[in-house]
Amino acid sequence: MTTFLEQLFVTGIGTDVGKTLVAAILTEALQADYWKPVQAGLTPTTDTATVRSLVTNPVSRFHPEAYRLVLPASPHAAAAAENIRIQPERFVLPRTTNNLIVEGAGGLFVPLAPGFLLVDLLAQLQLATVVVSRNYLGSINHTLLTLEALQRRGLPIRGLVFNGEVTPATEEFILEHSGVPVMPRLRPEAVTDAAMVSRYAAEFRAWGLTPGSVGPHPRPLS
Ligand SMILES: Nc1ncnc2c1ncn2[C@@H]1O[C@H](COP(=O)(O)OP(=O)(O)OP(=O)(O)O)[C@@H](O)[C@H]1O
Ligand SMILES: C[C@H](N)[C@H](N)CCCCCC(=O)O
Ligand SMILES: [Mg+2]
Repeated sequence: MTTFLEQLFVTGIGTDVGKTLVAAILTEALQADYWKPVQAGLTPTTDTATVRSLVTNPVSRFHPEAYRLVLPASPHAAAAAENIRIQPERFVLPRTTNNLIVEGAGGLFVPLAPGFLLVDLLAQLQLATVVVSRNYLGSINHTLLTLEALQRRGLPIRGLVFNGEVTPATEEFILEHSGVPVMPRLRPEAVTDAAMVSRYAAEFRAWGLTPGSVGPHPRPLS
């Protein structure tokens, strides 16, 4: 048994599904660093600023985005609007010896540059994924498509996080069909603040995500 770093890429079944909230919870649970490689939309705030405001441990560091794009749109379009061409080689993991949470933009097939989707960035970075599935009518299909896209590419899935009202028929089908591990769920919260993040972080630590994780490495490393 050895200790290992948890370096995880938070993706989801689309935009606005709760990736930033889950990323904040994971960052707090693991006392991890946080990195958002591509931020599209700078006002009223950025995901990095949101996570920073929700995390209270003294260890986490927040790494600068590789691209900060003004337009709250698909990154390829937001970049084009500023005559910027997103270059895959500029995506290099921040140098850290800490656990690390990386947050994507939108879902897996969001375009970053011609011929380069978010899932290609994920493959390039070689991180295990956490997939956020927000509950809405249509989320079964979006979740299974997302999980299959990861599985077909051999990209390891650390866990699936359901976000929203508990819907057993939806969740049981997704878990049975995909066979992926399930992490603690998020319920609809009236207030999303640092105290809420801290409560959920304790649940994720109890699940097995701890700052000094010990055990066989959770993902195959070549
Ligand atoms: N369980 C929940 N309870 C209450 N509010 C939630 C919950 N999950 C997400 N939200 C809210 O929904 C909104 C969208 O969530 P979030 O910003 O985390 O989405 P995202 O997937 O990170 O989107 P993006 O693709 O822009 O990064 C936010 O205002 C967030 O606070
Ligand atoms: C601006 C938004 N909040 C995200 N950062 C980017 C979402 C891109 C979605 C593109 C799409 O799937 O159509
Ligand atoms: Mg986000």
